[in-house]
Amino acid sequence: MRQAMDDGVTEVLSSVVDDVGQAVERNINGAQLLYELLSAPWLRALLKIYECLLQFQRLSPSPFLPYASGLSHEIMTVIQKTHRPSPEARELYSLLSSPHIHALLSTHDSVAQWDYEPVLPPLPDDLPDDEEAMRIVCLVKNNQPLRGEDHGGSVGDGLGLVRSRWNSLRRLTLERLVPARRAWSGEELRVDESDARLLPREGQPHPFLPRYQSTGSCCLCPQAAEHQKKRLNQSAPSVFSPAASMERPKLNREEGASIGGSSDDYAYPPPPVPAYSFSLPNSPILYKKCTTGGQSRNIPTPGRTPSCPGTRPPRVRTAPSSPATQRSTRQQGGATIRRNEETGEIYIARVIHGGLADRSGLLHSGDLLVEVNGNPVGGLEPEEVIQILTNSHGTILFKVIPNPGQISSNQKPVYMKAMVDYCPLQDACIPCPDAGMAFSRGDLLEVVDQSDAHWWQARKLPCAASCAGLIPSASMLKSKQKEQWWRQPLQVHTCIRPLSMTDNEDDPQHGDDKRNVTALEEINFDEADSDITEGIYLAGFRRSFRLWRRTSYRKRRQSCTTCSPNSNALNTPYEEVALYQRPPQENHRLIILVGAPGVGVNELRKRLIKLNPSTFQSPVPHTTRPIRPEEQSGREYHFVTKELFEYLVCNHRFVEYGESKGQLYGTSTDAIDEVLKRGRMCIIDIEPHSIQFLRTKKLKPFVIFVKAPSPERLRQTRRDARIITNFTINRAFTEDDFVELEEASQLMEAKYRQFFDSVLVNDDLQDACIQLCSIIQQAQNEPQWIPVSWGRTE
Ligand SMILES: Nc1ncnc2c1ncn2[C@@H]1O[C@H](COP(=O)(O)OP(=O)(O)OP(=O)(O)O)[C@@H](O)[C@H]1O
Repeated sequence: MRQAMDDGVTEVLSSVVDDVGQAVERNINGAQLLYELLSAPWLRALLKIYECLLQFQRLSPSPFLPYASGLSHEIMTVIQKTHRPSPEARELYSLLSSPHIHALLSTHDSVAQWDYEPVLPPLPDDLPDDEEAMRIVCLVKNNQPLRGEDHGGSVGDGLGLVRSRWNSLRRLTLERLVPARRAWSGEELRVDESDARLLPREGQPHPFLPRYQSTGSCCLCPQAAEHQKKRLNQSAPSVFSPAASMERPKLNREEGASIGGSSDDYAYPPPPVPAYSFSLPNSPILYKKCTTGGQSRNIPTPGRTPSCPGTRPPRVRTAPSSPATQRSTRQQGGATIRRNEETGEIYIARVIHGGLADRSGLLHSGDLLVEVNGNPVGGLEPEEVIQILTNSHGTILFKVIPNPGQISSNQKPVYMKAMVDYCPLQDACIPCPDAGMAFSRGDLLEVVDQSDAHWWQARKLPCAASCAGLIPSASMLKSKQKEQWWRQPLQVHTCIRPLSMTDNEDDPQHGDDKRNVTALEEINFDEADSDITEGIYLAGFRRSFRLWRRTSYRKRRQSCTTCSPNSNALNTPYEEVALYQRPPQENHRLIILVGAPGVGVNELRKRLIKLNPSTFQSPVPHTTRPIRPEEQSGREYHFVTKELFEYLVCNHRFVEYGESKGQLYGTSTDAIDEVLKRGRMCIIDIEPHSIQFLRTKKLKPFVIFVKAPSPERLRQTRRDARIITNFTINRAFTEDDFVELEEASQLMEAKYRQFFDSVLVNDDLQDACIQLCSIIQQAQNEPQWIPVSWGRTE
């Protein structure tokens, strides 16, 4: 009956459509809609396909012959031997010789011959109940650095081959619903390096040989998985659990939650867990025990001094523990292990992204390590496990019980700019300093794994290394910074003084300089106060304009970012960035030049504008000084009253302002907007601490740091140059000026480099000018990294 229904399904549909058609004629409500639906051509087509499939199913097709590949080969040979094959024969030849047909016929033959090898042997009857499901992972050593799968596939690449074969084996497993894949402790396998296959040891035929012939395999039976899951839940320690024993200041609940991800009160920072890293498989093994019982114990790796910003040597150091550590590098590092102190079990703590273990796809965090090269590791100290790894040659064979709760981490990389320096060797909290990655302010980081709330994995860009390193998460780093800030000795912070003439007034040089000013120099200074090129007035070139800002850089180098635990830099240890290209219809990005006093910022800006005054322009500054006869308000300056100036200050309209000779000067944001609105590129030079104020979505500033050249070149190039020191002394550079300039340049770069988008060395003036032009062109027309918040549309 059902079959008859199935066969005549299109006929049934036709008669239903007829009936509904009659209902339509009788104007029955809804009949029209149903009629349209049932008479739709797609429905008819669908039912036709359904009928065909049913018919095909009943036919149960079987292969015509089981050796189609052989037949095809025979046909091809015959065609080849034919003297003048017909066009049809030639076409047939080209069809049969295509790799796809080869593969198809070969698969056809496998199915026809019921050739579903490898045949898995039956499971032994006497399996102990508590037998765990296991995975055997074999990583093959060779003398070349192992490469990613993209390059893989060849035997020489060992790891790629292992993984691809493992994948195919897994697929086979699913198709054939093999209930379990097991390995036993004590079983011995060796790896044939020539083709990366696992073979039984000589004289020890292994019952599971066919299964492992391809590679290590995934072993999981449902009961064992359940049992293992329970066990892991009971015993596996979390990497950072609340630890009341830590004698650290407690954070309030809100801060604690951000660190620990729970509403519990957290001891801060999270308790370190002993962790060890090993690199696989072709580098000597290395390890570091970083902490025990809350005490920091960094074991340095001699001969390997990771470049750490901050330059302070690690506080606690002990002697190297083994020669193996001396040879090690983390370049090819793969994973870290940790020991459950209660059960003595060894777990994979973390798989380093892009490392060999990660690329193999066979080891995951939370996997229980049972054996390494046939040696049971349960109960061993991590150092002993590492020693086994160190002593392994050729291949490393792991037996692991996979972590059932493992989440596949397919995270999209996030790009961040480091706003602080970090050195893992100086961090007592890092679970494994060897796996850590040092970075400096301004470095661009590709964060590839954020699954751990405390420790992320990242690579530095542009990077050659495929392997990621551990870095503290943003919340972790913030907490560290706060803790560090509170720990530092009390100091008087000069930054709380407002920027004003008082700086100049207390300057011991101030009085002397003033006394030394000659009438001639005063006149020169006034002349420099305006600049006209071919009838174009170039605002913002007055040297006095920079002079009011000029205070001894050394006096002001303590700025708020280091003086307050809540300052911006501390709040955002990482700034998420994205590539941005300015759409042609949008305003140009604001170009900011910064540099140590005397390095040539003003000179470069001046030359740039003179070169192309219709493209580049500086904002017209405001001043309270009286207007001179030849001047026009809005051209050289916006001449305003003191009251208006102060009103603008109160309304935060100035990027910078200051006082010189009793008159106020300042650059307003409105003046910047005015230039940009006219479609020009606005170039300003400011003190670096003012950059923050201008870092807005609207202006999207591009900051160029003008750097002093090498000491020799500085002295050579500035031989004939004149410097204006406080209060208009226009004279040749002295040795002291050079030294101060170099120091100031270095300090400025060290302190503010996280804000610099580009660095320009002002060596030869003409070259520097050309370079500046090209940097600006790139900034405006090519993709650049900017904070993601600047790119968001509201
Ligand atoms: N690359 C260079 N080669 C030779 N001389 C240079 C170079 N760059 C700048 N100078 C000269 O050095 C002197 C100081 O330059 P400039 O006034 O531009 O410095 P600045 O960084 O703007 O400092 P300030 O704020 O004191 O004006 C000027 O006489 C300038 O012509």
